[in-house]
Amino acid sequence: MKLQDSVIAITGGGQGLGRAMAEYLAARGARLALIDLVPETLDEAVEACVRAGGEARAYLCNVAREEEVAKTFETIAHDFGQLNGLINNAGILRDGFLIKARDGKVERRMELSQWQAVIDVNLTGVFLCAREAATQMVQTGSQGVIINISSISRAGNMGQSNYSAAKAGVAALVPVWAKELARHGIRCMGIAPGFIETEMTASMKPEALEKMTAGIPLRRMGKPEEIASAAAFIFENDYLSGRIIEVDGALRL
Ligand SMILES: NC(=O)C1=CN([C@@H]2O[C@H](COP(=O)(O)OP(=O)(O)OC[C@H]3O[C@@H](n4cnc5c(N)ncnc54)[C@H](O)[C@@H]3O)[C@@H](O)[C@H]2O)C=CC1
Ligand SMILES: CC(C)c1ccc(C(=O)O)c(O)c1O
Repeated sequence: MKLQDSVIAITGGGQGLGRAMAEYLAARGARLALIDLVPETLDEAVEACVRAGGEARAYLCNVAREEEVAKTFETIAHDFGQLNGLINNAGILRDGFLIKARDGKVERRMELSQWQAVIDVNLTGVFLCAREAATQMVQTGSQGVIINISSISRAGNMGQSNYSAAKAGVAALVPVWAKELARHGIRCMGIAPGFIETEMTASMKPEALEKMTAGIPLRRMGKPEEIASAAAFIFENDYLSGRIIEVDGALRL
């Protein structure tokens, strides 16, 4: 698929990796539909895409809400007349241990609400957006690509029952959708990032950063553009489907 003039929706497009992917793809001629909860960052991301030389529109939507997602993808298809890509990127963290106990006494447990919040956004949100995007791709006669952003945590990371389960789930959906949607000209791929530089890591103390990077074989965190270039590679290579690309500096949790 050529990026030039392709219409690509990115969830969580207002900041972080979503915005980095949006700017990278905009600079290569893609037309972006940016989906997020936060109007301010969404508008800034749209402006950044336009500065990068592309076209972009903002869509306020909670990916965990079925009706909002359906409406958003209908509007995107109406506004652009086609849909060629979805990057399922929106995600949240609500870390905590399953239980914390000392001297035989359970002091803390992961709350059901803590579990459910992450499953709702990181797993159900991915399902809802993929279903609505695939519907619009078929109905507008568009060839398309769906990319699920998983994580190195899908292998099972301590303190992340909710997040690891969701990220393993979205990785498992990649071959399912690749097989089911191939007949409609839709490919599906995943990207599993390791630790990536973000605003959050930029504000960390140097000692904490050093400790974090010491365990990474390449001895540094990834850059958002390195995730964006993996996404561009997926869009442009028409024989890629059903697989996860790991962009993690060789780290295994
Ligand atoms: N930053 C990292 O090191 C890594 C990130 N990831 C994954 O990459 C993705 C992006 O991560 P970051 O850019 O670091 O996160 P971030 O927190 O900087 O950005 C996430 C964006 O998603 C939006 N969002 C959250 N809930 C939403 C909802 N219900 N509906 C619509 N938008 C929503 C937020 O408003 C925000 O703009 C996530 O799926 C994350 O799990 C995976 C591995 C490593
Ligand atoms: C534990 C993994 C590498 C990780 C780290 C940080 C974030 C984040 O800030 O969003 C993630 O989403 C992760 O998957």
